[in-house]
Amino acid sequence: MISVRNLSYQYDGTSRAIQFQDFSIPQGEHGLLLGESGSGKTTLLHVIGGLLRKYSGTVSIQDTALNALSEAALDGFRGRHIGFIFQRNHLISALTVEKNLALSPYLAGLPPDAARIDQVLASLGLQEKKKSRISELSHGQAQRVAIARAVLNKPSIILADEPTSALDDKNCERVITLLTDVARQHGATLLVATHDQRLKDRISNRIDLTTAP
Ligand SMILES: Nc1ncnc2c1ncn2[C@@H]1O[C@H](COP(=O)(O)OP(=O)(O)OP(=O)(O)O)[C@@H](O)[C@H]1O
Repeated sequence: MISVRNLSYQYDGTSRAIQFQDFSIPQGEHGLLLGESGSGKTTLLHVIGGLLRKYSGTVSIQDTALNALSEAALDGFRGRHIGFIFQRNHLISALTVEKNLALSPYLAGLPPDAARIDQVLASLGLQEKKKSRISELSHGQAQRVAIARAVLNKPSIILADEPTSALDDKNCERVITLLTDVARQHGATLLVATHDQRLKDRISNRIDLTTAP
């Protein structure tokens, strides 16, 4: 579950804080974060994901208020509870699929789990690519690896920032189906930031930042 109350965020060196409307998404449900360019979608995802800290208001994930956590506790919380999917995949291209995935539990302070890597790769049809370097994959395959990485630690929340904007219709359809299926499979709450009109029919729960106060 994600809950946002009275949230505003001000970047250093700017004169005005960005105000966000209150909303909550119950556990296991999916939400679409809409809004014109510059309305604050990425900022909001980064606050919810614990990457930006100096905000006012309350952001809670699974009933834990993020600003009640120390920096170190937040790092651990993020690694265990939150899966991020960025527009660019942020994978390490010189490493294999397997090694990229192994970094996820390592960074979250969790024990290595080879069986879990196999399980997630199989669920995304990537088991044959386990030993391939990211640089040897197609764009779509690399994107599936990024999705695999995001769900590896069984996060309760999946945050996706413009996951489809660079894709043609066929791949857009694939990625959104994959994201919603994977989230459903894992019982995770999914929040997708986008201005991709094509997603509007796929997720009915919408948070539109354009209409924020
Ligand atoms: N590091 C930063 N320092 C100062 N201002 C920033 C910074 N990052 C973003 N902003 C400003 O904050 C506002 C919100 O930006 P943000 O990237 O969250 O919007 P967005 O809705 O995700 O936009 P887009 O759809 O174009 O990606 C914008 O006015 C932007 O210029």
